[in-house]
Amino acid sequence: MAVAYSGGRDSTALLHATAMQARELGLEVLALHVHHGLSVHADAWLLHCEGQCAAWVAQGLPLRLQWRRLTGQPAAAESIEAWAREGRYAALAEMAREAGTDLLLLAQHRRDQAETLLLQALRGAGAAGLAGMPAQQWREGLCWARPWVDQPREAIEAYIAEHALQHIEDDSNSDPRHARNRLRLAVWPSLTAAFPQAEASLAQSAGWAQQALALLQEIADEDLRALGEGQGLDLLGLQALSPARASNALRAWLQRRTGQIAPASLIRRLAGDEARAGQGAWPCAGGWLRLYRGRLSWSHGAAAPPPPSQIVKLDFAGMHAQPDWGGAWRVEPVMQGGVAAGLLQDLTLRARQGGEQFQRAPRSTARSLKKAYQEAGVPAWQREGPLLFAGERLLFAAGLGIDARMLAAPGQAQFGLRWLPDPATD
Ligand SMILES: Nc1ncnc2c1ncn2[C@@H]1O[C@H](COP(=O)(O)OP(=O)(O)OP(=O)(O)O)[C@@H](O)[C@H]1O
Repeated sequence: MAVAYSGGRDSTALLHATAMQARELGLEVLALHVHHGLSVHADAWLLHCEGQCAAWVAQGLPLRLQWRRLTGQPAAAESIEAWAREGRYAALAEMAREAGTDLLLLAQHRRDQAETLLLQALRGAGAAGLAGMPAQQWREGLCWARPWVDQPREAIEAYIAEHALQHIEDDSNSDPRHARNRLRLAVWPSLTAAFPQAEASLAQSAGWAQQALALLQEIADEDLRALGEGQGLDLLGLQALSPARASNALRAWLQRRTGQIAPASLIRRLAGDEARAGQGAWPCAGGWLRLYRGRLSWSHGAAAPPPPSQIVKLDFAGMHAQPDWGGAWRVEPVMQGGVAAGLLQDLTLRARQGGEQFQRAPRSTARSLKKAYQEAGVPAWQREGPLLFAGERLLFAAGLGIDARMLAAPGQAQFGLRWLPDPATD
């Protein structure tokens, strides 16, 4: 088993207590320290941990210290604390795995739990945030356990005093830029003066929220199974659920697919009316969420989806830029082979979805757009251009031109229409 050992008061007490127990049981404890490379004191902290562990070993405690230094630095938009936390958890997991242990103890206690709940509530968190830190949690084959999460902080202080243990004081714990420190320094003393039971009560609330969260996950599992999660999520089926249940299922689905918590605004859009059209695309968690034929899927990566459908008006001559498609329309009066001006007033522009029909010549028959492209020998990259619809009828397909069924009669006032994928060179 391993203990995450910062050298601070709490993990010093936990490491000592664990090693004392391990000695009784004939086990060895691995102390894991992460050097974040952030504080000017970080080298001194590592030295302290090494010295402390060596002293305990000399006293006959069965332990061994391993440490790792984080490399790299936070991305421009990332907070230092979030970067350090993620790096720390990754380094701890890696060291534990390398040592062949699947149990890692963390030293958070009941006050930490109460603070976490308050901080989450102040950020407007839902059940997942209000549940605080679980007493134990399996992640990727490793059990992260917080054996003291129900213990008051005073019990740890008493343990430190009883065994006269030395520990470091992290100077960043008094930096008021961190929300947790502001809470500890400015709010906690008056809160507990007015409500002496605050720590216990808040920790108890976190416990209830954990139970509520477990229930929400069970309901999401059930709903997602029914909505055919594997083949893309059936959005209409989802919208038929009660609003709370739909949003719960959607949040769970997005988190499982993307590994991230989805923003509330996205949940509202997807669970609400905006997504009823049956198609659309939204950037999400470094990839794209696509709604196609009523099913929602998420794919990783930056491949841009086609722009959403829109209304365009092409009933006068000239170049009409279409920047979201990277091209332009050229509209010009012609004697034949054009479209009646009236039809160009109110067009819907959208990407291919599959299933469209297209007729290439007046005396041929309409067939699938895919076949029409094949027959005309249009290369694949030219098939990705926009389609224009007059109502439900396909009027124009990039790479092919005007659908023969939409051509104006000779002699009628009409406009020729061309799609220029790269107008600058045309
Ligand atoms: N640099 C580190 N190396 C190894 N483990 C760490 C490190 N920092 C934190 N931990 C682990 O994560 C737990 C929570 O970290 P946090 O910084 O919130 O704790 P803390 O209240 O300052 O605890 P401590 O008094 O042990 O530093 C610690 O109790 C410890 O088990």
